[in-house]
Amino acid sequence: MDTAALLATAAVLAAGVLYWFIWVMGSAEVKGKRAVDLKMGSITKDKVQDKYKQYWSFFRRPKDTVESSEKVPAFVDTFYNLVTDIYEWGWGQSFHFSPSVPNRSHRDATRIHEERVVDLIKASPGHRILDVGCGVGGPMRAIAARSGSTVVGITINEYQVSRARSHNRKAGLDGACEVVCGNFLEMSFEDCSFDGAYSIEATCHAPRLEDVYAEIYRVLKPGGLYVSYEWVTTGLFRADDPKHVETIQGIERGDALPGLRAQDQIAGVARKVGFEVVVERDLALPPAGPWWTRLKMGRLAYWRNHVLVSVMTLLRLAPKGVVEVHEMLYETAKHLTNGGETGIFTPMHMILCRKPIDKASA
Ligand SMILES: C=C(CC[C@@H](C)[C@H]1CC[C@H]2C3=CC[C@H]4[C@H](C)[C@@H](O)CC[C@]4(C)[C@H]3CC[C@]12C)C(C)C
Ligand SMILES: C[S@@+](CC[C@H](N)C(=O)[O-])C[C@H]1O[C@@H](n2cnc3c(N)ncnc32)[C@H](O)[C@@H]1O
Repeated sequence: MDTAALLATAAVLAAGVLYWFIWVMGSAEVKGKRAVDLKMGSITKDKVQDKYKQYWSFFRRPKDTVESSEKVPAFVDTFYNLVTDIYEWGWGQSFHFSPSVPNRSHRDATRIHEERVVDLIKASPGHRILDVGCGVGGPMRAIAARSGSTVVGITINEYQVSRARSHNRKAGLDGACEVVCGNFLEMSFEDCSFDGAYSIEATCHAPRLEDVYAEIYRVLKPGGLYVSYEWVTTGLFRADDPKHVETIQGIERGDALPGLRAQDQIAGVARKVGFEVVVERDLALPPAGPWWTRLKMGRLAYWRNHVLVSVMTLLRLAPKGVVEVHEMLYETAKHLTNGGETGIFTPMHMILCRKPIDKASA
């Protein structure tokens, strides 16, 4: 074979390998997103790196100041512009954890965790249900399909609204699922306009839990049920153990959290805004299977993804800054796994609340 033929063969082979690496290996484990589709939300290509730096600068501010509390929704919005595509690409359309279920896929475990909400809040055909912090709508579609209710989701991030609407249309569920862009700390919905409500791993972004719980209480009809899966530190967390503190701060920094709350504070907040607490339970406790195994099993895939985002950036197919965001998520995955293994953190402290029926009007 002469040199030209050799070079041509090598070029074809290289192109084939690149195609396989990017389009075949690079597709999401849950179909839909590919490495070539990483857009970084509504941030223009040239601003991704700046926005990432801006995101980190939030953690240099002193905690618990009114000024930083007010800035939280905008900072959370920036975070979701940076991570939404990577989440969809590497995790799927449901942005939450689930207890692992023996002999069942991650997809099944995710659906089981979401459908539990239907039973808890007794969502039924004809009901109007609120999804507080809906992401790109994975849970909303599962819950609407399972219950026959109409689900209205709210998210602070405009890009997620467009993704969620597009997924709803593709799933043929746009008649049952509605998505609005807004702040769950001051929602535009009428008082007493929902039969039920839920939030899955979303209210942890609120600087003051009472603010979002009070809003949910306001828009629920009397007698309506609300369930939340909360991110909290457990009773095993020791504030004087530097390793514990490092893990919890790592989780806060990598997940846009203004500060994790303790498990035993949640029910008090719910009661303070007027709810009756029906039941609360950490869904991560045995017999539930560990929620963090999916993160651990993904290590090889993370390496592949790192190579992919680096290649994409080199080829200018992905904006500068994506590699840093991916690196941040990789670090976060280690802190989350550590939080799960040590038991100092749970992303699924479940609290079920009821808005009391006003005795005067009953
Ligand atoms: C509820 C929240 C988000 C929870 C999870 C959906 C996400 C938390 C950490 C994320 C990830 C970490 C590692 C990424 C990996 C390096 C990359 O290659 C592919 C995507 C990841 C697996 C990514 C996926 C989503 C998470 C598991 C918070 C924000 C309140
Ligand atoms: C980790 S995601 C979970 C999404 C969804 N519940 C799921 O499980 O797929 C958190 C969601 O909360 C939303 N969120 C955070 N703060 C918000 C706020 N102040 N107002 C509205 N949505 C908010 C984010 O935009 C995001 O959609």
